Amino acid sequence: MAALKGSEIAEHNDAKSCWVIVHGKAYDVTEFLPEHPGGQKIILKYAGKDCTEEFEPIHPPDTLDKFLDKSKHLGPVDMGTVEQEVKEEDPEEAERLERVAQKPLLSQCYNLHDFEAVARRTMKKTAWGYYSSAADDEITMRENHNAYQRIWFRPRVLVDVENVDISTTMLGSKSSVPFYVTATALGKLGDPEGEVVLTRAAHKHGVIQMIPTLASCSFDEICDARQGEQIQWLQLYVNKDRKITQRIVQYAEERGCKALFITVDAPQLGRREKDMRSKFTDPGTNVQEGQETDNSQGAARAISSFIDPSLSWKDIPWFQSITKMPIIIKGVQRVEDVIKAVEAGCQGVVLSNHGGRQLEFARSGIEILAETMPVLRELGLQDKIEIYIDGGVRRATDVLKAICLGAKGVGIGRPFLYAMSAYGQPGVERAMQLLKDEMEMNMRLLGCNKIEELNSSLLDTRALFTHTSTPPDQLFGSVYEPLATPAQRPK
Ligand SMILES: Cc1cc2c(cc1C)[n+](S(=O)(=O)[O-])c1c(=O)[nH]c(=O)nc-1n2C[C@H](O)[C@H](O)[C@H](O)COP(=O)(O)O
Repeated sequence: MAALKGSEIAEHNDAKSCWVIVHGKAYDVTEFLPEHPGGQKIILKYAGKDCTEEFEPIHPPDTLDKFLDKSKHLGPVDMGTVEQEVKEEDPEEAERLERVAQKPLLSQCYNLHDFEAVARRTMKKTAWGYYSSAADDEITMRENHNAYQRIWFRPRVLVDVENVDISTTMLGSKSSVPFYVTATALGKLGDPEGEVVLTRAAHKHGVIQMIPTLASCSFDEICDARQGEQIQWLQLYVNKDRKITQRIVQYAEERGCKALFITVDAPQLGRREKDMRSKFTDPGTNVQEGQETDNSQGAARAISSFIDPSLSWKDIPWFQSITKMPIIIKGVQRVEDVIKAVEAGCQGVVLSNHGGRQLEFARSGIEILAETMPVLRELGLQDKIEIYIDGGVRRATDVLKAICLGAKGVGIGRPFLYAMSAYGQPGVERAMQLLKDEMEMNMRLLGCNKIEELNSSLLDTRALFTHTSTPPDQLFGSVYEPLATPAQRPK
């Protein structure tokens, strides 16, 4: 088949006939337009043109093969005949590339915060907006980290701590550390290779990886990047179409995933204004409901309209009927639901508020953990379920506090994304190594040799439940005009 010319593609540039180019091939997406979860307008913006750059970070490479009928695959394009968009000089992009060129050496990153600082200065605005944003005033996101600072240690001394072992097991799998790479979507916003960068670094450090439903890489790419006995879990957003969900779950089990984490705190994705501001997509029509929704809600809204808000506890038996993988409920935020998860026969929960990206003023994972464990012990249920937490973990002391309070393991999201975005795979490996070094040192200073020795007697949590200071309400503080002096007060 002779290659199509750019001029032929360019003639199909509206809703009546819409052809696009992706990776040097042409596709007729006219009939697909109303089904696109991200709305029609973002596709029409590229009608008749090459949309590879926009397509890449959001869609796994097998998307078109999976979701566009073969008859709409028009074949190769002679890219020499395609009029390339003349990118006018973008001063902002030039400045960003300057900052990339001047970024600190990787060896000058000493903790997870350093990666965030570099990522903030060097990432594209859209990518930073998506990774860093949280819901509303981002107070829960800051509380996630602040809550750890209301917990103090009661270390033991004169304990022989020459040999320290920070390894553990999670859901029956060995792990070199009691933390894992949690599910975070759209890895290619941070690195052109996307989630497989996290896979390779996780393998190097014996860290378990949770594969996100909304990965930029295809599921197979991430599984194929797994090496040796490396452990991967699947994070699932449940699709309104249960046949699609069943196919995803059973294929994940076939590909060797060792656990299924069902995300339940996002019946609708939160309102993340930094992400919205970066205008990830043009306003479009939300085809799922057939109504006009403002798709300039950023990446989050553009990629999540398939999620089923009707999901409920009554669906758990169905999941147990379609898979043998342990089932963990991710996004539990009160002890009553932990007990429901035990009663439903789930193997675990993640106490999490989605990194503050969902319900603003949800409590931190660590505070929910401190509420949960005493109740489970009172009911004799503490060994019936594995408790994980995530959110705001930036130091090994955070991990140790969680384990002392009864968590089996801790999920870490943004820090590994920032390390990847700033320094690629070497960045993620250094972030993991820094955490391991901190773990070992702090175990020694706590007077413990092994993870099993960590317990709540090593902590003073009296302040944890008293929210004496809410994290600063930055937006309000920066826009509200406090009447500074009596003279300025209205008479
Ligand atoms: C930072 C981040 C988090 C996301 C995330 C994407 C990003 C960029 N996405 S999201 O697009 O839907 O919001 C997911 C996701 O795909 N599925 C999920 O279960 N949690 C998602 N989470 C939440 C994540 O699994 C952890 O709960 C959260 O990141 C933990 O907080 P830290 O980032 O502070 O470690």
